[in-house]
Amino acid sequence: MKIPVVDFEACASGEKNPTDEELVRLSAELRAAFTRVGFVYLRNTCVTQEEVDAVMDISKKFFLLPEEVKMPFSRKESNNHGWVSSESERLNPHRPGDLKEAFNIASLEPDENWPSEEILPGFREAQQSFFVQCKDLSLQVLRVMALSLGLDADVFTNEHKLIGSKENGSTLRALYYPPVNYDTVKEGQLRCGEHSDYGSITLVFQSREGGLQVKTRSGDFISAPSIPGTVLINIADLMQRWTGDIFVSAAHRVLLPLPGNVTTRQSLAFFVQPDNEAVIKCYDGSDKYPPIKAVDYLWEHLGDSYGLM
Ligand SMILES: O=C(O)CCC(=O)C(=O)O
Ligand SMILES: [Fe+2]
Repeated sequence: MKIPVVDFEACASGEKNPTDEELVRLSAELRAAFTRVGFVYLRNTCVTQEEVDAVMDISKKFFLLPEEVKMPFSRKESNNHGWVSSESERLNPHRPGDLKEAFNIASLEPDENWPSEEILPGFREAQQSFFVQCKDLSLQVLRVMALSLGLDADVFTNEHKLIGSKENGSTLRALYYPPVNYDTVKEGQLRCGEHSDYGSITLVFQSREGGLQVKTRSGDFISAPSIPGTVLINIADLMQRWTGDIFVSAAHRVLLPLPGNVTTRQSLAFFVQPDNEAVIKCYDGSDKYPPIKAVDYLWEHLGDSYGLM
């Protein structure tokens, strides 16, 4: 089984609306991918590879700064924004801390704590403008997803009106996986433990090394390589609940590189979350899952992964 690659150009041009025919094709392709594997690569979206490379470059500059320079920007539990040091998060709570660092952009509001222009010129501007690009793409994808289920196009976007504000938990994360020191690796430790994401959908951009693996419905892990010029999009838990399990929120992970392989790895992930107060229940009226408020689901799981519960 492979993750399908779908051409999104018809919806991404911004100038002309897609024809009915294009929408029918695209929604059928998205539905098939999200039903079978829960992951899809989209090519020809509004996000270019040049932008992705530029944001990865400036993110790496941040991660390579000395610890004491990064420390004042540490993530705060109260708002989820900021730097996360290696091993302080475990996406699989049954494993030791993940061997990765992250910088979370939790909102576009002016009071978030950012490295100044003196520390890292252009960092804030690059992250914020990439956040907006990812938001625009997410809303386009959510519309096609609704159509693919025979729903009004705005059924999902109506519950994602506040992305970028503090009333919505959508978060852009720059991730950096440093070279692995096998002398100090703990038993069972990974670059990123197997987990599913918490929100509605996630956009992922990987550096050329790839390394992400996705669990299929039959229980095997398949590789999700980096395909330049594409974005990888996956279904997350709240969307699986919303669709009564039609779309699958598949587990995924990043293993350690083989001993002796000292390469680094990077990714950018945009976690799309419904508005905090949105109550997510099965769209077809079934009671497969009890209704849950988006913000409650998010914080329960953030608590697990940062070991607060
Ligand atoms: O680094 C990646 O490719 C994916 C990371 C991931 O799955 C996550 O942070 O939820
Ligand atoms: Fe993930």
